[in-house]
Amino acid sequence: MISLLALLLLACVLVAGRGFVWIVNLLFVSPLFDPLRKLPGPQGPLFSSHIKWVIDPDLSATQHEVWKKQFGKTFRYHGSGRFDYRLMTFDFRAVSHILLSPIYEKPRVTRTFLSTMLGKGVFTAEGPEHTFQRKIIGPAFTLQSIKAITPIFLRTADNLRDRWDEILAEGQETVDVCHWLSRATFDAFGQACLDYDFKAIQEETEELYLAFRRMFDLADEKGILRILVPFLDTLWPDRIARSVLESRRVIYETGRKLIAQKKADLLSRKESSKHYEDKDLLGLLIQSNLSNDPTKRLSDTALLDQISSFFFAGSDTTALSLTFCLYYLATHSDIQTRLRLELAQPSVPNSAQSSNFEDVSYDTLDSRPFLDAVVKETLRLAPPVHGTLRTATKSDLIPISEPVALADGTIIEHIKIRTGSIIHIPIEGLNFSKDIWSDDALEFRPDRWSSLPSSAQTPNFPGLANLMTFSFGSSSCPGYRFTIAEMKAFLSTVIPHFEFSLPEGQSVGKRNGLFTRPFVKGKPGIQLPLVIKRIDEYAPL
Ligand code: HEM
Repeated sequence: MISLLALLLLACVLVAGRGFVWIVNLLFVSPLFDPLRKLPGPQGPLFSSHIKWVIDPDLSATQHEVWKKQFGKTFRYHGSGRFDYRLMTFDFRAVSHILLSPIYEKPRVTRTFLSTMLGKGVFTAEGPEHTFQRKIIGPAFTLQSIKAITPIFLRTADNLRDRWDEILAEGQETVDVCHWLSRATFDAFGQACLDYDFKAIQEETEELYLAFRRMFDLADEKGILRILVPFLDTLWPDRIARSVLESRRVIYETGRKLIAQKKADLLSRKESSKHYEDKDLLGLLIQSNLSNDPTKRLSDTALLDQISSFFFAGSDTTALSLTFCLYYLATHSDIQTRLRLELAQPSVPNSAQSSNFEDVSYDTLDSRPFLDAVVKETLRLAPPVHGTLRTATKSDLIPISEPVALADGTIIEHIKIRTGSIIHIPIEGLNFSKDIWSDDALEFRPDRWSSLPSSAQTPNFPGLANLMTFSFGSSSCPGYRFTIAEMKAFLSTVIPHFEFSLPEGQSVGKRNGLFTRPFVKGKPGIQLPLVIKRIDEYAPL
């Protein structure tokens, strides 16, 4: 009996001892050998974290500029504490190296968190699996495919315009555009990618829509402890974890029916035409699901996980961009009027060869330079993804364009990084950088797009569509053309029809969860109420 007790005691001492050694190593020993330690950066006590300063949109813009002045374009900050050095860089040479090199992956904690919600899709895959998935979905995002779905965006925008007309006719003057645009982009996404109409603009009752909505709203509420320690959700599921599981059950059940229907449809169309090729997202995923080659085959579950990942990535992001766009137009009435005037002009499609309706509607939207400038300026000034993280899977030397002086005075021309270190790519910070965009970088000025400084043009600027908003490299956003076309379709439908302004005394801020969303200062929740007035002389495209 005594010996059993002694053994138990010994086990406890050993476990506690191991834990103690682990903590001492984490807090004191390991940081001593971290090459980032010597890099310039903000200081603080052992448990001081700078995370708030780098992710809160109300603070980050100013803080980034202060640190850049103090430490240069590449520096380190404290993640969870002084023991957790993170690299932040505004140097495109370093950013390009990190985003283009296979050494750097999304951190495991990010991938695990996303996979509890979305399953195993393109967001959580890395290496050859990721390359395989990107290859399957690629054809859904070519210019030709986006042209083919542009009429869907225009039709959905018409539905939203009609619905807002009804609301105004009932006497309502202020509309939460954030909520309505989220409903509308869900509808557009459902039809463009799944050939499925959620009818969310009409009413929010559809089962699959509600399941996605609930899941994404809850993801924003998830506490940091459960993100860092994901097995807590299995051991002791809280309200959020239970609700995510329930939503995923509905998505799988309803999604399976949708897939079965689309599969039958695809097979019968294939039988009638040897050359039949389905280029919409669900069609491409199903073709892979039906492949005879096991190395190219996606299982039913993997297919549903991909769909969840795309909904997550593509629906609310575009809604938020449109929301912020209406906000900027509401607060810059001169720009709103100019855009309306451009949209009232008869359009001259770019492409002389446009032969079908899809091409014409896309080319019409694309032939409006001020519309293009307004969309891009919004995407620059309000990127829904505030920043992204990468982790080094091997030690590496990151090239930089300007030498950096270490704390001991040594000048370095490469940043040494060890396995497991976290790198923060400040998407918003790069979009706001005065050295790239000039001194008025924080102003909404669409005219800058007609004469961009050379620092914002390729080859100096590597981001997709001349923005960091969609990132670049192997994990960059495949949906950037989709978003730009959808934003143009909505703006060209609602701007000629309605005038937008900010309600008296309302002040709007940005809040960061998974995405950057608007809120009204002093009021709870995510929202952007705007006063909408009908313009009776409607100028069609
Ligand atoms: C304003 C709209 C959007 C923004 C700002 C945006 C931004 C981004 C960014 C920054 C990434 C890279 C994330 C990282 O490297 O950590 C990304 C990835 C992704 N985006 Fe978008 N996105 C938008 C719209 C869309 C749309 C419309 C779709 C699909 C229809 C889409 C699908 C994806 C997917 C699947 C990925 C993952 C790519 C990968 O890991 O290989 N996004 N997006």
